[in-house]
Amino acid sequence: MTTKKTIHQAPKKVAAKRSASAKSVVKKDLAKKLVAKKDDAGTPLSVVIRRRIEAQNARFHANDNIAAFIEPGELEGLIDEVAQKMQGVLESLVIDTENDHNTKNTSRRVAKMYVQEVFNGRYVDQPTLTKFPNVSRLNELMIIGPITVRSACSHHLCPIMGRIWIGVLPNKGSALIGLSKYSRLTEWVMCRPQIQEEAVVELADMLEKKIKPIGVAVVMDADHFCMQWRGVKDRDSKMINSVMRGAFLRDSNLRREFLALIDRK
Ligand SMILES: Nc1nc2c(ncn2[C@@H]2O[C@H](COP(=O)(O)OP(=O)(O)OP(=O)(O)O)[C@@H](O)[C@H]2O)c(=O)[nH]1
Repeated sequence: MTTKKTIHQAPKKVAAKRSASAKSVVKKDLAKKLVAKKDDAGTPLSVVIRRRIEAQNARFHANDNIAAFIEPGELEGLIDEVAQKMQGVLESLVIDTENDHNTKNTSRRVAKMYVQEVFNGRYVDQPTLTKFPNVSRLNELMIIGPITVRSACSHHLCPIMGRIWIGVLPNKGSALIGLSKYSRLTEWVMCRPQIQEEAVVELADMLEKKIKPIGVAVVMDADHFCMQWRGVKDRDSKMINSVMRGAFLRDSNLRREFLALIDRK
């Protein structure tokens, strides 16, 4: 009996001890957070977020997503900070934002545009991609596009406007994702300042990881406003990238079929 009791009670005791130690870890974490919050008082929110990123040795280039380091509700604070600094930029440009009715709220408009719209792919989590099993063992070429691309170059923060076509060759082990998810994923990757060459590679990497197809192809053509609106002012010049992976790289017939079927006109 005694032995039985001991046997039955031991795991409970261990579990209780574990739960107590887990609770103390949570408490310590909470205490650390509170201390961090106290220490952070008066520190710009961007610096607080940056410290969290640096503590994890993570990268925060213009084309990186940093959503994991942003706590709920902080994007509003980030907009306030950007708006304040944008106001400084307008003042340095010697624009009378007090009396010019058109630029009165420009700093906040621009801050919202950056954080909530055109660079939003840096600050929010990846869209959920519902995956379906390839029950019918589809092994035919799928083409999605043209998907509208709105991005910006990291050099001048000028718009990049273009289109993307995605080709996928699945096999029985591949996952299928809903058609809209190609557009959602593209938008999430593109809504960041970047260079076109890196953006298409990142998109191809993600599609490979999610779908595990035997081939993936991405073609993007885009206008760069940093070349049209300013700089060389070359209105008609575009950049076209083609990323071919797996079967698209090995099989020239498949590559030709994909390129022939996308209508780039
Ligand atoms: N490779 C690449 N270059 C880009 C992209 N978007 C913009 N650029 C170029 O980035 C370059 C930045 O060049 P810099 O010489 O540092 O800047 P700049 O003096 O303003 O250059 P100009 O545009 O020639 O007036 C420019 O040539 C842009 O055309 C892109 O997606 N990929």
